[in-house]
Amino acid sequence: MAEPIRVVVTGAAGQIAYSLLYMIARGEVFGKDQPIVLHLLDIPPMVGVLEGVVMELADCALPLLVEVVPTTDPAVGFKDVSAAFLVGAMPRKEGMERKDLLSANVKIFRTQGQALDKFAKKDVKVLVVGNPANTNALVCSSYAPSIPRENFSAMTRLDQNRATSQIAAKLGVPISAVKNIIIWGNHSSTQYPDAGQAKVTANGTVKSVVDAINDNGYLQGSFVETVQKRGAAVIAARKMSSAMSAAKAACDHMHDWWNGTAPAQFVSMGVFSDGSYDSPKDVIFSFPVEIKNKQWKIVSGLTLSDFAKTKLSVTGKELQEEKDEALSVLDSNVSNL
Ligand SMILES: NC(=O)C1=CN([C@@H]2O[C@H](COP(=O)(O)OP(=O)(O)OC[C@H]3O[C@@H](n4cnc5c(N)ncnc54)[C@H](O)[C@@H]3O)[C@@H](O)[C@H]2O)C=CC1
Ligand SMILES: O=C([O-])CC(=O)C(=O)O
Repeated sequence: MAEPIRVVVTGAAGQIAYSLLYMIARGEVFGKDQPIVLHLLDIPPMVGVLEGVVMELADCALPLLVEVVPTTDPAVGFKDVSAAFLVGAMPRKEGMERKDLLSANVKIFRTQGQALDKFAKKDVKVLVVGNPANTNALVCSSYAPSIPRENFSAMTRLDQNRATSQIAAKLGVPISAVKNIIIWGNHSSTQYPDAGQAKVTANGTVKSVVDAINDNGYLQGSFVETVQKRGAAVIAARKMSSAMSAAKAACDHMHDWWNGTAPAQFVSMGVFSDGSYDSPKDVIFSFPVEIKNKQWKIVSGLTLSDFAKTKLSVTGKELQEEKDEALSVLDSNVSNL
């Protein structure tokens, strides 16, 4: 058996964490041979709930879970962690956009960036789930200058999973038959879910999704809108935001970062933009990435339609605006934000 690794989940008493902790502790992210010490970080009013979560994790009797460290102290929560799932933040309610959470949540990510900088391993992989996820990841990285900025990412995997599921249902094929759907830009209602590069395998033949669906009206219309607004649809139905599917997506994201992507396949992650595809530089923008040896690389050379280019420009503009707003909420003397 390998040496245990330390993994922190923030917002550990919340609803996403309730599904996520179990999946991590079962070995679904880091592997079935990787023992884990789980750090559970939440805030003081949630200590009682956290105790209940600790009891349930013990009662799951999971062989890979060697220790659980519940805490409200970021110094303890982030100490020596190799992976961080930053979930803890306020969720939106019906009628809100995710960016409405910016002023409440952005300060959490400043504190956690500082704590990661001081206490985490320098090669820690950080996944920001708490909304607005892209801008929170940007803020978090800016306050952790000793950790490479490539180690910070924001979750758009839930959008990718939603989009893949929509296309598979439309074509009447299993989810596993659809690959390479892309989410571009912000995890918000301006994101661009793009089936333009996607492939489907049916009856042993690989085809482009565009040809298989043969309905541009759908691919540029209700497909895009359904995925953009899926989070709001879940809130309208459940009166709470997505949790089970968000936890599954967080596992998928970290799993692929840790283990790599299959040849000729890519996944979408919010990562630091280098200006690829005319996106604004130095915001956290969701791109298609390939991953090897725990390093992601933006897939280059894809041909985008004029429709796609317009969509990328809209979501990029929103990310630039969110960055400016974050700056006005935080100390404006952060040099690298
Ligand atoms: N990127 C994505 O695809 C998705 C993001 N989200 C976002 O994830 C976040 C969490 O959602 P839920 O688990 O449903 O919310 P929740 O309200 O059930 O749980 C949030 C937890 O975070 C804790 N928390 C608050 N401030 C904290 C801090 N400074 N340090 C540690 N913990 C803290 C709270 O006490 C609470 O236990 C929300 O911002 C939500 O909008 C949700 C679904 C998908
Ligand atoms: O919509 C929300 O507020 C929660 C979320 O990010 C999602 O479900 O994609």
